[in-house]
Amino acid sequence: MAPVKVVLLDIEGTVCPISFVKDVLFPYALEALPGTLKAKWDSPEFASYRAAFPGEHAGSQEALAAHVRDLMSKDLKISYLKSLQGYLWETGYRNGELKAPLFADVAPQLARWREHNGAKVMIYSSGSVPAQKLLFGHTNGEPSNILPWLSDFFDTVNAGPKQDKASYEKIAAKHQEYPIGEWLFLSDNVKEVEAAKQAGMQSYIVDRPGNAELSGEARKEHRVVKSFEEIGDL
Ligand SMILES: CSCCC(=O)C(=O)COP(=O)(O)O
Ligand SMILES: [Mg+2]
Repeated sequence: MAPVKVVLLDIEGTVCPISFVKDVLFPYALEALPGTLKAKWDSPEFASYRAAFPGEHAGSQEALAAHVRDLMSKDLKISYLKSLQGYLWETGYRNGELKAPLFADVAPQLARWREHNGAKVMIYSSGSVPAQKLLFGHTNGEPSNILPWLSDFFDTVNAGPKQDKASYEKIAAKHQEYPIGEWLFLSDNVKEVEAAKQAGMQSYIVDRPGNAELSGEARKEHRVVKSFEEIGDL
């Protein structure tokens, strides 16, 4: 196995519980939605979010809100929805109502990988890059803002779908100083792990409390860790 020079991290189910996204972030976005649409509908600041929605859903505030509710009830990872969610969460993070509960091993291990092992840490999530930056800028740890520890951010807009091999190739190609075999991708999602491996990355499944049950086949096929501490030094 080649040494690991870049750790690429998924977010939901890997660095923080799925319940934070489903039970805290999503309800916050749905609550903020009608007021935000009313206040910002015609503002230049909101224009790009509205324009990104398909025309048939962007004609009125009611149509857009109904579409957002429908997509979120199905937890669809569509770029224009993820981008709007980030916009809706911004006030909550900035006023202290939202704080990302990172699993206890995450921040200490990221610090160790960076400072002791000289590795870069990067993020690849279905959540938009602005939403990722809000989350890592407002965690429940000390320091709360760990953005300075992160070297790059990828989402479905700048990299592509997380279950596509080509997305991992694209991410690695942006940092050609690190051969793809020296990347380690950590995710709760088996299909994402498989895509990363097909691209040539090393990749493990992260099995956190509250994640979907892993099949016996997935456990046989891939390394599964419950905590970043299990990975230890790179
Ligand atoms: C960083 S935004 C909050 C999480 C989110 O909306 C999401 O879709 C996370 O998906 P992931 O790819 O990190 O499992
Ligand atoms: Mg995930």
